[in-house]
Amino acid sequence: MSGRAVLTLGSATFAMEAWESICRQHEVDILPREELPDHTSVANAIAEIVAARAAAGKAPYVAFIWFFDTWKYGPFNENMLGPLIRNGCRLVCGLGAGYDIADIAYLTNQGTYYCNTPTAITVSTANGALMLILAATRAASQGELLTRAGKWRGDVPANTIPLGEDIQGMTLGIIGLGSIGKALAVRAKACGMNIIYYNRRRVAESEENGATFVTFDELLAKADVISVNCPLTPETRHFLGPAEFSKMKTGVFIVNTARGPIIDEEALVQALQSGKVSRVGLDVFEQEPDIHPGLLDPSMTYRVNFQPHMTGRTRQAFCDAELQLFESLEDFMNGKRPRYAVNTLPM
Ligand SMILES: O=CC(=O)O
Repeated sequence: MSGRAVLTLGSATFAMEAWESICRQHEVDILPREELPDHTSVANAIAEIVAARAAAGKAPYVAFIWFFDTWKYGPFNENMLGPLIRNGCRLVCGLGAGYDIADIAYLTNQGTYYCNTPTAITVSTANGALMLILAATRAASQGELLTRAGKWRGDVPANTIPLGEDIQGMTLGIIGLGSIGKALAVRAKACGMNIIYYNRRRVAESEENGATFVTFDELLAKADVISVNCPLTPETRHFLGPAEFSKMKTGVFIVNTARGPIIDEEALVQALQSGKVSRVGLDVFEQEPDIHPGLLDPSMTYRVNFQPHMTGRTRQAFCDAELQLFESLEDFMNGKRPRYAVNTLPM
């Protein structure tokens, strides 16, 4: 035992060997996720366990790790983490590639690292994005609904339902060529798409995977399919709004597997209603778990393809994510900068 204590919200489910090793090496206390349904209950549980530990004269927790189900618990901010941080917790690790759910500025000011699991969900999310590109272009939701209604192809006149489109030869515009965008480019290329991308900075040619760097306006004007793959930041909130939709091709397909607020959902609904946007594939929504009523309207049934923020969730991805959490913890416990820290601490 290292004699250093770690608090976790939930526990590992997939990388069990590594988890058991962590539990043998350090003192690990687990807050039971099943009994803690939301932010407030977790905040209260943290405050109680930290106070109880201090009252018992035990050394404070140096690290906090949370597993799974981010939207229920966020934000991971001072309100929730304050008692831990004030008592010397210097590492917070959260499962997931995106870290908009954590107050990074607060943690940095307090001298605490925040670590994500940056590449664990790359393959699953890129595959999920391709799945939604195919679902949107092929109007996949109608197949499911017609099958359930017992309507076979002969029962549905061809001109009453949208016909699918083949993506071969279409131009895919990827917004954000990070690891997921790059993995998507490889997959879309294999399907015969031409790939253009917009990123804050052009990425090294060797990493473009056949995608061509263009300006944002050029991407909007040229893409037949737009896939959102950038992080949510103050700059990317409502990155696609009324002005951007007006610059797109009529009949464009939109796919979002990144974060809901990057698209102004009201503007998206209007663009669907006007026919500017043909169909969408959405894994993320602006106000999760709520969905804009315009997207749920029966008139949109065949034009929307939904996933409940789960394209990143595969068994392999979760196993890798847990391993990445443990790698950061191990670095930290060995006095090194955690390898997946997203922030740099002031000296
Ligand atoms: O949305 C999922 C993630 O950020 O990992």
